[in-house]
Formats: sequence, C-alpha cells, structure tokens
Amino acid sequence: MADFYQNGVVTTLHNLSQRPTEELEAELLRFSQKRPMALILPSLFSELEGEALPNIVNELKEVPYLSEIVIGLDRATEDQYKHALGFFGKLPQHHRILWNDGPRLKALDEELQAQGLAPRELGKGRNVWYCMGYVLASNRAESVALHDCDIVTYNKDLLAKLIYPVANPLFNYEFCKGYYARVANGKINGRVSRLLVTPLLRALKRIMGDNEYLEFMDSFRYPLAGEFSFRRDVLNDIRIPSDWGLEIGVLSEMHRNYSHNRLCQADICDIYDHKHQDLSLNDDQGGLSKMSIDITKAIFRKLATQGYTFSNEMFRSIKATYFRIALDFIETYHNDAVMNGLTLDIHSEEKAVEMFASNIMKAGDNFLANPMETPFIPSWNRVTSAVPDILERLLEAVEADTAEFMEK
Ligand SMILES: O=C(O)[C@H](O)COP(=O)(O)O
Repeated sequence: MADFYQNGVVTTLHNLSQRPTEELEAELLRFSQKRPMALILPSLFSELEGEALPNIVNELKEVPYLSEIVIGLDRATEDQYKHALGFFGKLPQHHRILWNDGPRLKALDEELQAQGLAPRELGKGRNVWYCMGYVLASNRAESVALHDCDIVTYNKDLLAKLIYPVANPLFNYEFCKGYYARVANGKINGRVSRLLVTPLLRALKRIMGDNEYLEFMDSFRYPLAGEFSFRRDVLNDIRIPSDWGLEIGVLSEMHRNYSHNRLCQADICDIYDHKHQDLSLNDDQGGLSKMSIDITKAIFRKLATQGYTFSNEMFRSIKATYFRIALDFIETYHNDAVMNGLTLDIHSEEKAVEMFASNIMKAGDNFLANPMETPFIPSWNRVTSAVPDILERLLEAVEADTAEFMEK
C-alpha cells in the first residue's frame, strides 16, 4: 500500500484507493464541458513499429474525454507519414499529425530559423515545442497532457491520473508531473534519475546550503518523468530546452513562472517500463552519457541565474560530494531491491555512477567554456510577437499536409 507522506514543497497526489478508471473517466468527461482536454504525443516514426505505441493507440481509442490528440512525428519520410496517417486513423478523437520533416513544416521552421526563433537542435524538445504551438493555434483545449510513446506498460488509467489535477475545475493547479517506480522484470530501472539527479541535487544542497530551487527540484519523486500535464496558458510562456535537459528544464520553468501551490505531482501508475538506452560509457554524444551531461548543465545554468558562480574547484568539489552520496544510494537501492525480491547489479550501478561523476566535470568544463550557450527555444509569446500570424500558418500547414496525403 502506498503512503500518504507529503515530502518537499510541492503537493503530492497519491494513489490511495485503486479507484476504478471508469470512475475517473466519468468525472473527466464532466470536467471536459468546462475544460476541454488535449493530449500531446511526441513520437519518432520508429516507435510506430515498436511494441509500445500500437498498444498506446488501442488504449487511447477507448478514452472518452479528449477533444484533441496532437502527434508530433519525427524522422518520417513521405511514405512513413502516409503510413502514420493510417496508423493513427483508428483514433476516434479529433487528431492531427505534425509531420516535422515534411516540406511545409520545414519551410516554417526555416523561416523561424532565419530570425533566430526556432529550435537549433533536432529532438524531443523541438517536437514538443511545435506540438505546443499547434495546441495554442487549434484552441480546442484548456488542459493538456503529454507523455512518451515508448511506455510498454501503458494503460489509459495513466492518462486519467495524469490529466485529472489540471482538469478538475475545482483545483487550481497549472502543472502536474507524473511519478511512479520504474520497476520491471524484477529490476529497479531509472538509472539517471536515481543515480545522477537525486544524488547531484543532494550534493549541491550540501555545498550550497539553503536553496529554495534545489529544495523544489528535490521535491519531485521522479524528476525525469516524461509525463506531465498543464493548463493552456502555461504553453504561452514556457521556454523549453531542445536537448536532454527537457524534463529538468520544464520543472525549472515552472519554478520561475508559478508559486508552489499551483504545481503538483501525481502517482500515475504502479509499474512503468519503457525503452532503455545504453549507458554509452565511451561516447559523450549518445545514450545516457549525453543525457547526463545535458541534465547537469541545465542544473548548473539555472543556479548561475540565481547568482551562483562556478569554477573548476567548485566543480571538483561537487563531483566528489556527488560521488560519495551516489555510492551510498547504491547501497540503499540494493537493500530495497533485496527486501523486495528484486535484483540490482552493484557493478553496473557503480560503473554508471563513475561515468556520471566524470560527466559532471565535463558539464562543468563545457559550462565554463560556453557560459552564454543556451539550449532554450523561445517562448511562443515571443515568437508570435515577432511573427504574428505564425500559429495560423502552422495550423494551415498541418491541415494542408493532412488533406494532401490522407488516403481517400
Ligand atoms: O529516467 C531515467 O533515469 C532514464 O530515463 C533512464 O531510465 P532507465 O534506467 O529506466 O533506462
């Protein structure tokens, strides 16, 4: 049975009663009269051929309360886009696919690039950003959820719990972050969250003392969860990073833009499993290695905006403090695993921690060498002030793609 402890500064909404999904859905359907709802699905074409997304679409077919589903499709050729139109065509809800590699959306992107207003890096952040623009443009939703397309344990209960806190008209939340235990096939997963983010936040707290931002970040039970929901107005102001710092960057933006009582986290499922990436021990440009560097830089950058100064000596002491704390955590997770009859390979956990420690130094070096570098994509407010008709044109481009390629 779950506990009902409130840790940290952000409200936690627990799963205390195994409430039937149908009950939640009946309420959501009622809420949708006042707050229509949308779902954003950032997807790679390859995920249409994986095991998770076909099941996600089957589950979504039965969801009664969504007004719109916006799919951001990356890395798709024309034929693959056409295939995607059929694949998602089973959805009974109004839905649109943003074919990000198609000529129409690429032309819009180039126009924004020319003004320095478009994402510079390809990837999930960029995909999510265009989907957010589309939701603003189509104006069909007041409350919006977003989740990954590689969740192999997905069922529609997850979506109901994720969107509920921003859908209930009696609640004042602007943003909700999902959390869960990443335990699957007898193993505890979530390596970056457990072995980098939490110990790094604890190390920074130890070194920097009382810091409200670090306290805030440490309140999230699964800071890297790719599942969150928000009210529509959040989409205007938010600046999201285009690199792997996306999840951390979104939390930092919420910290900047809202007071804590407008934010919450919710327990969205008992088990969660997804596609696992390699650690990429010898390659900073890929897998969990690149992810850990981007995340660490995102945290350093945010602290710099609060007036903290960094030096090589500072990064060395952060690394050493992190390393000690992370090793202690391995023992904690190991014992938790043993008591639950799960396995935890201490050797590979230590290898991961060694890599993350060395990546803290790399992130630090990189930060000192490029202090002005920012992966943030401009907010849609800024973009529409520079190019006032951009949202209408985004909408038109997506409609034109749909009309041209949808099989008659
Ligand atoms: O959440 C995380 O820590 C990363 O996405 C890695 O997850 P994994 O260890 O479950 O692959």
